Amino acid sequence: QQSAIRRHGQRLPRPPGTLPLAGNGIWFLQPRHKLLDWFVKCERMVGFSTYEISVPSLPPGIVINDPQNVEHVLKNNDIFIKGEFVRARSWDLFGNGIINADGDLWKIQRKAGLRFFSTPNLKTLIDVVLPPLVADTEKRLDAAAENAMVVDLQSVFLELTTRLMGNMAYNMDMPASLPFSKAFDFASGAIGERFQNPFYKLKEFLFGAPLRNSIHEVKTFGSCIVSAAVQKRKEHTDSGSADPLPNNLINSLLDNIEDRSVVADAAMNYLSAGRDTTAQSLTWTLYLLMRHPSVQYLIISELRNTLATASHSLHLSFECVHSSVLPYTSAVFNEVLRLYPPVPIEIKECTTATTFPDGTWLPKGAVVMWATWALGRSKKIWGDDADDFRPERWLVSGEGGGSALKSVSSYEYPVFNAGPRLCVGKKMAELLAVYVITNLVWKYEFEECFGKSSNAERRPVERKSQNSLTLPMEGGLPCYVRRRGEGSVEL
Ligand code: HEM
Repeated sequence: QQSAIRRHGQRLPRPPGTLPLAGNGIWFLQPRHKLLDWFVKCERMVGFSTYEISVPSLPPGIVINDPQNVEHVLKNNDIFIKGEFVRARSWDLFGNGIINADGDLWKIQRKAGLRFFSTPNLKTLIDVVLPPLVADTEKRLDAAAENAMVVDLQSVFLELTTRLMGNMAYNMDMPASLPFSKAFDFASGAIGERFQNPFYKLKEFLFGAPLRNSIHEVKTFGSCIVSAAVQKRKEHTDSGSADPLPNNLINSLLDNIEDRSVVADAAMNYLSAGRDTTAQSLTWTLYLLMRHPSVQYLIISELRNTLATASHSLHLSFECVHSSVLPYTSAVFNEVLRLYPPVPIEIKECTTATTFPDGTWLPKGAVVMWATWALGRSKKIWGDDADDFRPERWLVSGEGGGSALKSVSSYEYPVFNAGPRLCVGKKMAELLAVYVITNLVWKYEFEECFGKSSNAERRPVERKSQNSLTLPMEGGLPCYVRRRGEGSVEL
């Protein structure tokens, strides 16, 4: 198999263990968490050097680790597009939605989204929409605490973010118990597998009915969101009453896009991009906090020092949840995302032959990949303690002697992407995370109980992610919970 990919006229290195015909395909057939570890191993062997991979399920391609190369890709989104390779695999789930789209179709959905993520809307989110939802979350935790019952924090967070998106973006009550939610989780796992398994078509031909049913469920729900929004707009017009949330996402999409099927795809894409990533990042945060009780104390002491409060209740306003006010808690969230990025692998296709800053030449149609997971664990970027959870690495001295959040290049830390396709929900995710983390850590103590068959067996099990397009925790995050100061969980 002759590859045209070159650097200064020479072939690129290949990862150790590359086989003559199967190339690196064996790694892609493994569960995804093993593939992620493989990317880390390769990065530790080659550093920032670009290497070529060959996988029967992929067009010719390279893996980049050098932030300069990541910048080149993310800044040139006319050359590096989602392309047919991505679309062919995720078309039936994401359709024409923003996650799959390029060119004008992408631009118009992005514009509609940006209007939705305005500062006044984010303020409404934190000051009006979120507090009653977090209060409901607390009721669920209180009930679990009172009855000494195990509660799965991953499902608690998924409920919170699904209802939040439903409320804020679509003006709908949207519990995570709706069938679309389970259907989406299933479809996300199966579509993720299409990027790894060259035999996925055969597998789906034989056993694809559950996937087809799940996709149908998700699509039907997307159409329902649009019909409900159209109906509500008509009611407001007919009665002359004002829409309580005129700038919600679905209105913005309906104002900008004529084709209702594209609006439905866009709505489902925004919903999946927003609710899963945030719920998963909160799950990994609580997991790491349970393993690092001293970090919980530092969050609490930041709250005490900043808000000068000792009261049991905590009322954080929009103005308080910014990194300039609570840098340590923001650092905790950044550090969690460094180690557990909800979008752990990225793939782009080149529309034309191109040369990278390091001299790598790629022919048209080749793919370029990077594992945000591996960049987050790169010792070259983060130092020898890259594997350690250490929020302090994000802090510098601020004005007046306090701490401030360090700014890091988004090409070294592309957890939210960067450039023209930077995640539109980044600010929302960050504010929401600080609000939820502070509220839960202030009020509760958690003790994980995953994999413990008895109280005597207290060895913590390292948690893995499940196969998916994003990063759900396999098996959820079951734990015991107690009101802080009222029970015997020891920190
Ligand atoms: C911790 C939370 C989040 C993380 C880590 C994250 C990460 C990302 C990443 C890496 C991408 C680029 C993916 C790609 O290449 O297609 C992306 C895109 C996107 N994200 Fe997020 N995201 C988060 C939360 C959110 C939220 C809360 C929303 C909306 C409510 C959102 C909406 C989107 C949208 C619409 C895109 C597509 C942007 C475009 O292609 O122009 N994300 N996000």
